[in-house]
Amino acid sequence: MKLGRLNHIGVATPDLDASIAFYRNVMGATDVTEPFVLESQQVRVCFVNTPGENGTAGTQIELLQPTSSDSAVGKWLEKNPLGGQHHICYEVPDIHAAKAWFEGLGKRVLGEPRIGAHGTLIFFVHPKDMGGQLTEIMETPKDGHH
Ligand SMILES: CC[C@@H](C(=O)O)C(=O)SCCNC(=O)CCNC(=O)[C@H](O)C(C)(C)COP(=O)(O)OP(=O)(O)OC[C@H]1O[C@@H](n2cnc3c(N)ncnc32)[C@H](O)[C@@H]1OP(=O)(O)O
Ligand SMILES: [Co+2]
Repeated sequence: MKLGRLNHIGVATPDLDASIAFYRNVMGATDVTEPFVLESQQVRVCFVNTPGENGTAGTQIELLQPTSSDSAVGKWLEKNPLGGQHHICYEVPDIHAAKAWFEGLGKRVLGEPRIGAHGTLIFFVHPKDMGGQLTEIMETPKDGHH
């Protein structure tokens, strides 16, 4: 497998609206998407688009608020009440080949690939098998749109 584009950094928050205000007022973000709920992951999510070089799309901060305390992000916030960096997401051209790659290395792929917030298939690899870093793998959008 070859290292792909860093698509987003997942940042968990107990209060999505407060985090949006933070990125706008403290970090000077000007390009923040409308929040939406992704039921399959029990999160309310939006993206802070960071500037890229010469017109290319920069990477994104993916802001995540749990819709239930009994969820991956809800559980994580119990241990990290202020929120913060939760996962990192890289793009791959072929999600199934990538899944086989990690499984071949004996790393725990969490569940079957499912549609993520960008409308393409994603999966996660267990943080304990990844140097402590919860790692999301996402199939690159076909239209190249990030
Ligand atoms: C917006 C949609 C989508 C996208 O398109 O981008 C998303 O990003 S959704 C993001 C939220 N969904 C997920 O994170 C799904 C994958 N995560 C999981 O399946 C679970 O969170 C987990 C990784 C399996 C952990 O769940 P669980 O084992 O039930 O929780 P524990 O608290 O017992 O954790 C065990 C162990 O792992 C450590 N841990 C948990 N989460 C993280 C994390 N984000 N980063 C690093 N380490 C993490 C936790 O601290 C425990 O370690 P010890 O305390 O040392 O035992
Ligand atoms: Co993500």
